[in-house]
Amino acid sequence: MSYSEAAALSALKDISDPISGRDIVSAGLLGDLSFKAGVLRAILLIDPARAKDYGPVREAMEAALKTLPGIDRASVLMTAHKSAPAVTKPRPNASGEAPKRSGNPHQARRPEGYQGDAHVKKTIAISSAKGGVGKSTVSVNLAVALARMGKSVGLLDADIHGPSAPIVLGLKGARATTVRVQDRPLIKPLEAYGIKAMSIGFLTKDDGPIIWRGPMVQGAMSKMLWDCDWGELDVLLIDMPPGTGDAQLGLAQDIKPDGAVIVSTPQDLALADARKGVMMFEKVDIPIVGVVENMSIFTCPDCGATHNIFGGGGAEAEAKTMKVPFLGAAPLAMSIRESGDSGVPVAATDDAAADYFKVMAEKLLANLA
Ligand SMILES: Nc1ncnc2c1ncn2[C@@H]1O[C@H](COP(=O)(O)OP(=O)(O)OP(=O)(O)O)[C@@H](O)[C@H]1O
Repeated sequence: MSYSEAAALSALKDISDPISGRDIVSAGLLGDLSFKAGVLRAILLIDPARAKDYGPVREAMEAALKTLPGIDRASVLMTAHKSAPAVTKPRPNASGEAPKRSGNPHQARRPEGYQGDAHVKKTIAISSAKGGVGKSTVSVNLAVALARMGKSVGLLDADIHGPSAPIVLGLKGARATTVRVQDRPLIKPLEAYGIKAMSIGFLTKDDGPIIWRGPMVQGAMSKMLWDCDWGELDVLLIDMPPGTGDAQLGLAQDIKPDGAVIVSTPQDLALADARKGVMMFEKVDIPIVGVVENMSIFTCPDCGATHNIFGGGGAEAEAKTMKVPFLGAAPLAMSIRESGDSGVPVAATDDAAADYFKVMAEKLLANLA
């Protein structure tokens, strides 16, 4: 007999939310329901501060689901629904150095059962207020530069709707596998250029656009972050989706990285948006550990003349005004575009542009120390 989603929803409607008293489906606690090869998986969206109250709910859900026809096994994962409320603003010191945090920020926030990032020392969100400014290019090249400096590095492509890691890392078409670690199934990140990488592009079957509801995006993110076999990492870079809207703010609150890097191009408009990015992270108490100016100076390959096509130096001045650290500028260069689009990050080559990312990586490490 085959699986029926209607039957699953009906069974779950008999279970009450201990906080609101409503059934868990109407209370909006059911994040996602997926069925594959006899295994029914559900996401239970909870307030992490009330995780203990929901242990029995999870058990009741698994018990109810596994009695349904066509189900061999039912597995329910709890994941954060409401993030901690926004707290005080971070306090950059007079020299613009970012405030420091210690330990793994997810220790207390990681939902029960998720452990994949337990050995990740630092998590850094790479963000941009506008799309197309080169955030993914900077993320992947920073990751490769850090790996070339001997660091163990992970790259999580958090752009669910437009993943780019498979392309820029030359892993188009590659699919992630699952491994068992201490009796739990974890997704195994792919490896390229000395870094571990995870992207929704490694988990979906085709390259079509991904149209997911908020809770499903949240479920996918939790899985890639907390249910992935990252192993021991010095740094996990998270390539955030572009923008400063509710979705990005919610993601930042859920992930709660140790710090954020803002990527901007030098135009006035882009810089005004970058300011919004800084403010968004400040709102949720995530320190800015660096601003990067991308597509900065252009050197003509024929005559050697230099041009500031989009302006130049604006991001550094802006960082100074906002009292946040500046990591450096990457030029507008054909080699950066060509290497990214062909799946060989420029930082992995001997191209002169690789040095710009090395300098940024060194400064980032110094800011995290
Ligand atoms: N410094 C650079 N010089 C030349 N081309 C660049 C540079 N940085 C990025 N590009 C090119 O610009 C395009 C957009 O870059 P990228 O995908 O990194 O931007 P993004 O900000 O991550 O975009 P999205 O908003 O879609 O996530 C790509 O073709 C990339 O190769």
